[in-house]
Amino acid sequence: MSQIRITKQFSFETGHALYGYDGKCKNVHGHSYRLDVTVIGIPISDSTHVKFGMVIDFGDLKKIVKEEIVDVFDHATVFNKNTPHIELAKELENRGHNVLLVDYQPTSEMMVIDFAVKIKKRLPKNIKLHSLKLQETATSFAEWFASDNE
Ligand SMILES: Nc1nc2c(c(=O)[nH]1)N=C([C@H](O)[C@H](O)COP(=O)(O)OP(=O)(O)OP(=O)(O)O)CN2
Ligand SMILES: [Zn+2]
Repeated sequence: MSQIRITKQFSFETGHALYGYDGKCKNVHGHSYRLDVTVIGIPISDSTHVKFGMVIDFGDLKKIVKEEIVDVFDHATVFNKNTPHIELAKELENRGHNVLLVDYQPTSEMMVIDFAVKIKKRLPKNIKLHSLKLQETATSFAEWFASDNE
């Protein structure tokens, strides 16, 4: 049976600021992120199986990505906790804002690495994460490929 890639698309609104960056993105601002999650596997060949013909039910993939990424990042503001932005983050948190502290600079590159780790942990053994594409603006995106990271 053939190996097949399937992709599910997600979107979420997230704020961030790049501490120490030499451009306008050092300011707190936000993006309508779009995330494409591609997994690879062999479609289930057992005709009595409820998921017959599927690599993974799109609904099951959606649940994993929603719980790990979308529900966590949507309408949150992400700060690198290893920078002085921690003070701003604490102030916002104390005022009831949804703040997410990460241990990396929240660029699209670093976010997509974080997402790959989180999604891989949740996938069934027979399904491999093939790639992720994180679109930050209409013209800017970062991609993670399993084949680049083996
Ligand atoms: N390699 C990276 N460069 C930049 C990142 C990033 O995550 N990785 N992020 C930013 C800013 O957060 C923001 O995304 C601005 O990006 P940019 O594409 O420069 O946005 P513009 O609106 O200026 O893009 P145009 O479509 O060209 O107007 C900065 N760099
Ligand atoms: Zn940005």
